[in-house]
Amino acid sequence: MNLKFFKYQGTGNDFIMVDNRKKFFDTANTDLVKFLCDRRFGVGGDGFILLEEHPDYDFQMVYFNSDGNQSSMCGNGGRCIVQFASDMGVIGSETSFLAIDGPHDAYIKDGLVHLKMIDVDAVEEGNGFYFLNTGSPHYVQYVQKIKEFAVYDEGYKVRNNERFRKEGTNVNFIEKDGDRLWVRTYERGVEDETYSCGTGVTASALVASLQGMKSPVPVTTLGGDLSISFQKADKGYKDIYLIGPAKQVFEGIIKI
Ligand SMILES: N[C@@H](CCC[C@H](N)C(=O)O)C(=O)O
Repeated sequence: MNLKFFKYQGTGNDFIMVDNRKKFFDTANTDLVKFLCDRRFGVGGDGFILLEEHPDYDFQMVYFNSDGNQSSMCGNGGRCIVQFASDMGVIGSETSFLAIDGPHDAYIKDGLVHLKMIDVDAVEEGNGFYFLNTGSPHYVQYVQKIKEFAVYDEGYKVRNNERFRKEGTNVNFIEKDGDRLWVRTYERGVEDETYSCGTGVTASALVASLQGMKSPVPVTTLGGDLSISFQKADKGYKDIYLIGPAKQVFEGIIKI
């Protein structure tokens, strides 16, 4: 069978996108998703995303990590599917769609996708780290000399330690750089550092706000710049937006 796909990237976090409104794709086929995400034998991507119909929303996002498994929310993938839906004419420049963590509002303005994230009620403060859920679980730790930091080695250790081994976590290392925040992320389900992680950047900006960074927090990742705006709520944070570019890279057909 020939599978028509589109490839998108959001600050270098890259995704294979498939229009599954006709429900032809077998979501239980882990091996197929893993093959498609393989950078040598398949198309290549940090994740795989299906756009599906939903009776109450403009569309539904179904997200898989590159290991082939469905996972929790992907912020950059969310921005990319909004751009994909707009490119396909499914939506205009505004939308409300459903993802695994619930409904998301989003809009495209001046070439940037603004994606509303779930409210964050709590930020756990551990011994030298923070832990919070922005749609996906995120460990956040301040480091020095982030550009030279061993993100894979240190991220692997945290992700596989006794606390996180079973459920897994994404692991973010952050450093303040003037007015900006640098963020590098080891991603669960990719099991490697990616160029950017939207839910991770969001978690990192909220942690940085605890040390006084004000909304909107400008963030730099290996794959480019993002911005996170938010408001403090009685408990935690609300009106959180992840803002940045999302681009179609190419479209193609792969034999499966
Ligand atoms: N790249 C993502 C995060 C995707 C989910 C993550 N790998 C997990 O399993 O938690 C993002 O942009 O948020």
